[in-house]
Amino acid sequence: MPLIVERLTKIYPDGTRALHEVSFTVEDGEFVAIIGLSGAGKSTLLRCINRLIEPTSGRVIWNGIDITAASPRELRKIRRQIGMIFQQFNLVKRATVLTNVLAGRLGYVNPWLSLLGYFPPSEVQRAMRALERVGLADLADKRADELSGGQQQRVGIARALMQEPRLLLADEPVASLDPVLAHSILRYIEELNRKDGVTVLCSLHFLDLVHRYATRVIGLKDGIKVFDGRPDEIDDRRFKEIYGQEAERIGG
Ligand SMILES: Nc1ncnc2c1ncn2[C@@H]1O[C@H](COP(=O)(O)OP(=O)(O)OP(=O)(O)O)[C@@H](O)[C@H]1O
Repeated sequence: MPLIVERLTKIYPDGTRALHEVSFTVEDGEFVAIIGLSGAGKSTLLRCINRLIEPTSGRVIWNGIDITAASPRELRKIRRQIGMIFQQFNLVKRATVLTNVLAGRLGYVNPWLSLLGYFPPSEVQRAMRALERVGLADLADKRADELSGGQQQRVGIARALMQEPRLLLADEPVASLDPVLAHSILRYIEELNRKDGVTVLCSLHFLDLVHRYATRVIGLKDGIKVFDGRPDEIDDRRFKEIYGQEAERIGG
C-alpha cells in the first residue's frame, strides 16, 4: 500500500515555515532520496511522516491509515512498522550493543519486563540475527560508545531491523561518516530495500550517493517540493533549481 503525503505543511512556533504543501505518493519498494540544502526541510518532512514532529496541516496516509489522524494508541502501532535511522545514531551510549538493538523491539514486548532488562530468549536471538546481518555479532556485549561511527550506525540499522519495518525513514544516515563508510551503510539499507522489500525514504547530501542508490528523488527548497523524478533526470538546470544558482556541482 502506498505512502501518500498530501499538502503537508509545517510551521514551527517561531513562525518558520519548514514545509509548504508538499505532496507525493511513494509506492511499495521504492528507494526515495530526499535532497536539498541545509534547512530545506528534509528532517522536518521525514519526522512529520511518523509524527515525531506534528505537522501543522496536510495528511499522511500509509497502508490505508491516516497517520495524521491516528490516536496515540494507533500511532504506537503504526510506528512499530516504521524504522528510523538518524544522523547521530541515537544509541544509548552506556548500554551494550545488544541492549540497543533489543530497544528496537520495545513496541512489541511487555514494557514492564523490558524495563527490568528482561527480554525473552527468542527476542535475544532475533537481536543477534540482526547484528549478524550487519556484521557486528562479535561486538554484542561491547558498550555502544566503544564503537566507531560506522559501527554505531550499523547498530542503528540492526535496531531498525528488529522492528521488521515495512517503511524505513533515514535522516541523513551517512552525513557523519566518511565516503567509504557511507557506501557500506547505504549498501545495508539498499539490501533491506531490495531483498526485504522495505520502502526507503532517505535524506542524502551528496548527489553521487543519490545516483548510486535511489530509484527516485524528491528535491526540497525552502520547504517546497521543487523536483520529483528519477536521479538521472537531474541535469544542470534542475540542479540549480534545487540547490540555487550559486551552488557548484561537485562529484556525481
Ligand atoms: N524546532 C524548530 N523550531 C523552529 N524552526 C525550526 C525547528 N526545526 C527546524 N527549524 C527550521 O525549519 C527549517 C527546515 O529545517 P530542517 O531541519 O527540516 O531542514 P533540513 O533540510 O533537514 O536541514 P539540515 O540538512 O541542516 O538538517 C529550517 O529553516 C530550520 O531552521
